[in-house]
Amino acid sequence: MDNRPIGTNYTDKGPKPEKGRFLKFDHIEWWVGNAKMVASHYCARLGFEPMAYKGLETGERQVASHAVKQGETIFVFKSAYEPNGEITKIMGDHLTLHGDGVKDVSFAVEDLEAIVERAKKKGVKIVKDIWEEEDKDGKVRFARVQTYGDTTHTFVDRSNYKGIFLPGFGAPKIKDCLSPTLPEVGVLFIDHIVGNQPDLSMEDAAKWYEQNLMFHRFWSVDDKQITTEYSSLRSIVVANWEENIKMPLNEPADGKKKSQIQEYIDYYGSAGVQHIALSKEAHAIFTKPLQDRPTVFIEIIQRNNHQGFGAGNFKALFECIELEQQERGNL
Ligand SMILES: O=C(O)C(=O)Cc1ccc(O)cc1
Ligand SMILES: [Fe+2]
Repeated sequence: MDNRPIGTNYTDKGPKPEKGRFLKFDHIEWWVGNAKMVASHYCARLGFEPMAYKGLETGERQVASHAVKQGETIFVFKSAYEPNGEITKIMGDHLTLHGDGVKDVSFAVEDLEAIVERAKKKGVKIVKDIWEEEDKDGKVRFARVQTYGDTTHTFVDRSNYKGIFLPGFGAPKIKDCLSPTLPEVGVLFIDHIVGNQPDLSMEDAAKWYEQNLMFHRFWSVDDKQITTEYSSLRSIVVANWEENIKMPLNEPADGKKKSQIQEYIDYYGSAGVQHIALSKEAHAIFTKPLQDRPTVFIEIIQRNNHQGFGAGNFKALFECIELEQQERGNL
């Protein structure tokens, strides 16, 4: 496979932020139609294990949360309970507009105050100011901000917590009799999370991370560098100072036919998370979209002393998605 480096690597990370540190991806929150069943699917098909549960049996009346884990990667699937609840309306509207999808990407942070104070000064939309949750295993502090589309980022300070996941969560509810019998997939951690942006909004999305979270440009590629017979794309990867959190941002560039990024936007109804790449010791594998809409999917990736994004991988995936896009009548 052609894996020559392409695109632009940036060497200037800018000044190290004086205060506040992004430690790693914490977990991914998905809003879905049937959280219990989606969680079970990720266990049976993608090597996750049931991790924790919050719902009616633990005293939570409004939202069911099923957390599953593989290595360091945690996905939490949520669905609303009450037919006429306030949260049900919010989650229901989200579901109608977007289908199943990623609502929130959370980061474990150090010095939450400094990060939130800086975000406020810069004019970031604060969805929920600093709050605390507590149970017998300790205390966790959070804050939530708005990023692209309806997607949010939650900052999590879990330095004073030793429970299984988060306060209020109990033992997992789903029991998967299949998973102990399945081979280890060996997924370790989240390598990158990609956000698709409507045309001409990628640059602003990248600036949002640079200006508000003090991330820097790590790599970028333009529509002349990544192109297939039918279309092309532009992408900017932003990263935290330590470069263990990478957030590529794509935007469509139509060629002869419709870009796959545009297909995503058309079906998600706005900017949103396109794929989550999980790092493991095997070759790159891409799942198909995991719901009926051609929106979010998962990438399993191996890195051999190369932290960038290679031409071969990128183009192979790009072409593979175009074939399916054609079958859907969307190319
Ligand atoms: O290099 C990677 O990790 C990619 O994931 C490349 C990529 C990103 C977006 C696409 O629509 C197609 C391919
Ligand atoms: Fe990727």
